[in-house]
Amino acid sequence: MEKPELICGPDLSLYLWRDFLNADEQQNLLHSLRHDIEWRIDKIKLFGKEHFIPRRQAFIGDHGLSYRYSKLTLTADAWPTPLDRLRNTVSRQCDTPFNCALLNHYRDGQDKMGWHSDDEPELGQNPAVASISLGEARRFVLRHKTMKSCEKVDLTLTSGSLLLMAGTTQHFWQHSVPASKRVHQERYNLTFRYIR
Ligand SMILES: O=C(O)CCC(=O)C(=O)O
Ligand SMILES: [Fe+2]
Repeated sequence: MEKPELICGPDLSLYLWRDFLNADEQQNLLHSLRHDIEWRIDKIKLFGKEHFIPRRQAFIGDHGLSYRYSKLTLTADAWPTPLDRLRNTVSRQCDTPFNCALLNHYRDGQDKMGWHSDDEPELGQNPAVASISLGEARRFVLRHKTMKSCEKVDLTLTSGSLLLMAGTTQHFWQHSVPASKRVHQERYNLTFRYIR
């Protein structure tokens, strides 16, 4: 496997493998994501008002795991075999275990994810979060939470890429997937995590 690109900044450590999955692997995973996953459109409460989240999502993991995410409690669905295999190759590449994955489906450029950190307490301090992207390329933007003078990091995550967010990244930085008028195709993203 190629060496990753390192993207560093104050309190930030990212590792990016742009061509982690070949075309066949991407096709097999897309097939599984389209056929084996029960996608949900969850509602969340923001400032007292209920909204549908602007994407579809699912949560898969080892038996019995659950995850609190934006005030929702998600119980893990079982791993479809191709995604369990992917979990293992991602674990090996990142040299860290993962027992669950949050899956996001951005149907087109209007679907998005707002600013947040993957800093739920059950992930522990300085969690490693590994992100696989499939389908249309989307921008993935990071900003420091407190150092306003610190420049944003603006990446494009292409199909088949693996991004590892490590070290203190989740503690000090937020990330987002902005909407884009130019994007008309779908994208899937899987973030592998380890819940204690
Ligand atoms: O879609 C992405 O690239 C990011 C997903 C994400 O931030 C998350 O699942 O917490
Ligand atoms: Fe995230």
